[in-house]
Amino acid sequence: MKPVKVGICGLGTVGGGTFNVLERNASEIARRAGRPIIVEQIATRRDNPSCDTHQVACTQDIFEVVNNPEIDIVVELIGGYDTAYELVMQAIRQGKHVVTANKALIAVYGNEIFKAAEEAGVIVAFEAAVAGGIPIIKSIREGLTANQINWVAGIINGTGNYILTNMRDHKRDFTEVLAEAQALGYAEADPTFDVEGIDAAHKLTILASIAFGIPLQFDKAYTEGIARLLPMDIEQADVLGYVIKHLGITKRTEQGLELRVHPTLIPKERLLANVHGVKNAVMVYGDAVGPTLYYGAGAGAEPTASAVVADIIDVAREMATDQNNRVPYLAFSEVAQAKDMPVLPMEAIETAYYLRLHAVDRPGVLARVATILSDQGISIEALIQKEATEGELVPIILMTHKTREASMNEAIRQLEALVDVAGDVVRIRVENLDEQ
Ligand SMILES: NC(=O)C1=CN([C@@H]2O[C@H](COP(=O)(O)OP(=O)(O)OC[C@H]3O[C@@H](n4cnc5c(N)ncnc54)[C@H](O)[C@@H]3O)[C@@H](O)[C@H]2O)C=CC1
Ligand SMILES: N[C@@H](CC=O)C(=O)O
Ligand code: NA
Repeated sequence: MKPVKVGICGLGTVGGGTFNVLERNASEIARRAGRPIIVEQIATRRDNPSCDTHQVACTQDIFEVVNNPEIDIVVELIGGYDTAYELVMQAIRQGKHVVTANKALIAVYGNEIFKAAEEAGVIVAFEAAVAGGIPIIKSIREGLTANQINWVAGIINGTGNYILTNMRDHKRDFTEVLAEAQALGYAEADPTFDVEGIDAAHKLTILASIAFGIPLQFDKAYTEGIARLLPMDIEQADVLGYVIKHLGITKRTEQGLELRVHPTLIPKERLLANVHGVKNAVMVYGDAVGPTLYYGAGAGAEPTASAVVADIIDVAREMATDQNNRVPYLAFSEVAQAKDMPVLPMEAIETAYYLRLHAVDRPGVLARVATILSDQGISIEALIQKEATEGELVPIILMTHKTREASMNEAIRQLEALVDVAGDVVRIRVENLDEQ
């Protein structure tokens, strides 16, 4: 059968991994795809020393790949929004199929991109965009289609999990571990996307869309990163029987959908609490199947390439099929999407909380703190008062029962206004993930 010809745009971490996997496993891939898949052209600004590309036509101009009439599939691995958007839209207009690992692009411009792709009759595949090598898009979009999905919760940023694991287990410094994650090729070009939760919010936006059949709505995701966590929080969580993980959570409630990314205390015995390093894990709860868990490498050259190449093979298998019989890009066709399912504001969610505050060590402080919480209907589950460390200030750690975020906001406002309390009150949400 005629080979399928691929053009790779961007030969960095993922582009290099993709090229190497396509080359190394060429014969196995051809057996799976039913025909050979060959790299026809590569657009790169610089050589990738891990790739031997001397038998492939190379250019510096990504748009040469898009305009190359020989190429069937454009593989977008340059990252970012603007040029990547132009590249993908131009490829679609040229009638080429697209494979991308770019979650920022899909989360922000996906509705538009899929509409254009549908009109042009081409496939846009993006498995590598969420949780790297874990086939989570395919699992939800195809494996769980019988279910009403109740919630999805996951560790979906490898860099963040790598940092938290090293801070907890090896007491290493945040900045040093981030630099290591960058050197290993895990981090985004702008690593604030990793540490501020933006990358996880891009991925969660995509997961929510395919799980619940809603349009992509990145602007509605609540996003909080790990940069403000202190080693003390990690230690105190441990004393209380928890691990802090950076989670993306999207949940169906009677009022609407929760869509939130933030550091989270999880009981130590839960599966997600035991996912370490660059590994990701996504738990999906379907009404028929119950809880299911997907685990694997969330970043890195070949793990991510595994997903990119799987998409290329899928496109090679499907490109000759009638487009009306293809699986919808976001699991539900555009007309079947629930456009009126609201994404809830953060004030409306309910969780338990870990609070850390620093107070002056004098009589009555704890009583004043307890009164503020109880006035907001918040009950305390555990309290630790540490020894004074900074002059007269005493760190106080509190665990609360479940309460509405709006009540907690008001309690924190009043706590911070107390003369006894210095600086900001730190809050970390607590999830039991009790598999219901
Ligand atoms: N690194 C990882 O583990 C993962 C990355 N991704 C996504 O994959 C994409 C690529 O990421 P990485 O490979 O890590 O980035 P990278 O920075 O290692 O590679 C990107 C390459 O594209 C090249 N490039 C950028 N603009 C270009 C242009 N206009 N013309 C020609 N070349 C251009 C850069 O020079 C660089 O070599 C991003 O969207 C990222 O979010 C997704 C999953 C995992
Ligand atoms: N920077 C991302 C790369 C994969 O998506 C991460 O660390 O998870
Ligand atoms: Na994936």
